[in-house]
Order: sequence, then structure tokens, then C-alpha cells
Amino acid sequence: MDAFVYNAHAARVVFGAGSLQHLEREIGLLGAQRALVLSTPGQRKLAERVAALLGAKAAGIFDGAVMHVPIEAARQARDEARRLEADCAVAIGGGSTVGLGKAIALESGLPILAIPTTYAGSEMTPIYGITEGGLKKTGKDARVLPRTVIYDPDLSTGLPVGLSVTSAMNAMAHAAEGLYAQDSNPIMSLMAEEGLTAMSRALPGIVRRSGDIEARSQALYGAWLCGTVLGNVGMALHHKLCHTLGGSFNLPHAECHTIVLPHAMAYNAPAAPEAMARIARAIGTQDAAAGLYDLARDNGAPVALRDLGMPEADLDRAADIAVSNPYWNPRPIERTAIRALLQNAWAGVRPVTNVSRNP
Ligand SMILES: NC(=O)c1ccc[n+]([C@@H]2O[C@H](COP(=O)([O-])OP(=O)(O)OC[C@H]3O[C@@H](n4cnc5c(N)ncnc54)[C@H](O)[C@@H]3O)[C@@H](O)[C@H]2O)c1
Ligand SMILES: O=C(O)CCC(=O)CC(=O)O
Repeated sequence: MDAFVYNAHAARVVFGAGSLQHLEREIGLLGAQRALVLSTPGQRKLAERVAALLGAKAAGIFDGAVMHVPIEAARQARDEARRLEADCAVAIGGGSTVGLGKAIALESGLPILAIPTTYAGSEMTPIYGITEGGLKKTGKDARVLPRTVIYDPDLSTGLPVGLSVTSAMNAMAHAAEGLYAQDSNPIMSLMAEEGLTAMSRALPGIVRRSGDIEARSQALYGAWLCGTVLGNVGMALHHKLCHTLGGSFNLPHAECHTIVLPHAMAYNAPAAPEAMARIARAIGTQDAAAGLYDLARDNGAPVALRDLGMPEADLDRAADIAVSNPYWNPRPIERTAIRALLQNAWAGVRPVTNVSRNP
């Protein structure tokens, strides 16, 4: 076994259907008296339910969370937290809402209690992202890692099936890249494999019946594991491509991850055969790249960037941006091969690598 460094991030997790009922207890354990509840406009009603559960400990609601955390939204939320003299942020929603909580915590150090309702996994990471002047900047800071996470599958039954599938693929991308990360370690790899398995088993159940609590529980469990991997080891080509397509071409986050993931795996397969074998084993397939493509397609997710409205003419510029300041990657970043990868992802070609067959 190779030598490795393992850093555990402290977070308290309360998991299970109905666990939102423990919110007051959990706020008490954080020692908070005045919680600012955060949500998107679309999840305002849920935020009001949370505020009602908090009673006198609710300082107010800010429902201005927006994808990729525009600096304007971050400033408004920070001002509101100051005005209300909040001593804690309760973020209920997906990665956008948790991200807004992180923007507040980054400046003020306020503790975050996160209640995730998608599978993006931000609640398990010290990674923040803020968009200013059309550019998204990401960074790491221990202050933004939520102190407590309540995973209540009941709250995810309303997540539309389409977004459930793409959000799950977003989570699986964290685990897949974690398996070949430069700073990977055996503990994170265990979590990555288990997270991939949980997600691949959960998806058909969610697609069959959106309110299937067992499937929703499996998916949230998977989100927890995959998010933990994202928070602990470095991401590579796949995340760079998605950050390029989301940040510079405004393509939707989870859908981008879903479409690009099989192609990024095909690109990296020759350089990371063991990771490919583990991914394939975890999702019960022969070939990691093709298996991830099939999982998305068979559960009704988009598989082509052109179906997200990306013009073919933008592929050259996307390749240029993706190869500039690349993240560490197991296979060297070659512009011609990246351009070909993007072409395949744009057209929705099913990749097959034949590298993952020997678990
Ligand atoms: N920092 C990190 O570690 C990290 C990790 C993953 C994603 N992210 C960031 O998170 C953002 C994407 O997050 P996301 O994919 O979760 O999307 P999101 O938070 O933007 O949510 C998408 C939409 O779904 C709605 N929604 C969420 N949960 C719902 C539910 N249960 N029922 C009905 N509607 C629901 C939201 O209101 C929103 O309109 C991106 O900005 C991404 O960069 C950050
Ligand atoms: O936008 C952020 O906060 C970083 C997102 C990230 O690295 C994970 C992802 O792309 O899903």
C-alpha cells in the first residue's frame, strides 16, 4: 500500500426520513439563538416551514439563493445576516443555497447547518464558489464547511425526477474522479465506491416512483459519500470541463456533469485502469465510461451537449479554456484530444474504452 495523508473533516450528520424534526435540538447543540434561514425563491415555502420549526430562534428568511452564487446575492445575504444579528445560517436546498451559506460564513465565520434537498454534495465540502464579473472563482476554507448536516429523504421526494438523475450523476462524478485523484487515499476510495453503488442502485427506483423513500434514502446516502470525497481529494479533467461549460457558457450544472462524465472517463481510462475497474464494479457494468453513459440514458437524462443548446461553434473556445490552467489529471491534457472529447459529448456519442474489465 502507498503512503497517504488522510484529513477527516468534522461534521455532525443526522440521517433518516423525518429527521427535520430534530432541527431545534441541532440548533441548540450549535449554541445558536438567531438563525437566518436560506433558500432559493422556489423553495421559500420549505424555508418558512423551517423557520416555523425554529420558532423564536428564527431571525428571518433570505430566499435569494442563485446558482453559482453571484457576488450580488452573496452581498445581500451577508447584509441581511448582519442586519438581523444572525449567529447561524440554516441552508435548506441544493448546492446553490448551501453555496450562499458558505459565502456568508466565509466573511463572518457564522456556523452553517445544512439541510440538502439535492445530491450535489456541497454540504460535505470546504469548497466555496462565488461568481463576479462573469467569472466563477472557487476556493477552500475550513470556515465554510457546514457544522451539522440533516439528511432527510422526505425533503427530496419533490425534486423532479430529471433533476434527481442529473444531480445524482453530479455526485457520482465526485466519486469517479476521487478514485484517480493525485491525493487519493484508501478511505476516500472506499467511500467513492460505496457512493457510486448507492447512487446507481437508487436511480431506477426514483425514476419508477419519485416518492420511493428507500431509493431517496440510498441516493442521499450516496450524496453524502460522494460529497465527502469531493471535499477531501482533488478533482481533475472532468470537473475542469464542467466548470468551463457552466462558468463560461452558462450551461446547467448537473446536466453538464451528466453528459461530460462518460467522456472524461473515456479520456482518462488508459491512464487510470484501476479506478475504471472500481467504477465499473461499483455500478455493475463491464466498462466504466459506457456504463455511466447507459446509466444516464436509461434513466432519461440528456447525453448530448447540443441538447442543452450549446452551439457546435463554441466547442473550439471551450477546448481552449479547458486546457488553460488545467487541474492535475492522470492523463496529460492534450488540446486535440480534449477537442475530440467535447465533440463526442456535444453529439452524444456512447464511449467504450474496454479498459475496465478486470476488477
Ligand atoms: N462547493 C461545492 O462543494 C459544490 C458541490 C457541488 C455543487 N456545487 C454548486 O451547487 C450549485 C448546483 O447545485 P444543485 O445542482 O444542487 O442545484 P440548485 O441548488 O441550483 O437547485 C436546482 C433547482 O432545484 C430546486 N430544488 C432543490 N431541491 C429541490 C427539491 N427537493 N424539490 C424541488 N425543487 C428543488 C432549487 O430551488 C433550484 O431551483 C452549482 O452552483 C455548483 O457549482 C458546489
Ligand atoms: O461551485 C463550487 O462551489 C465548486 C463546485 C465543485 O467543485 C463541484 C462541482 O462541480 O460539482
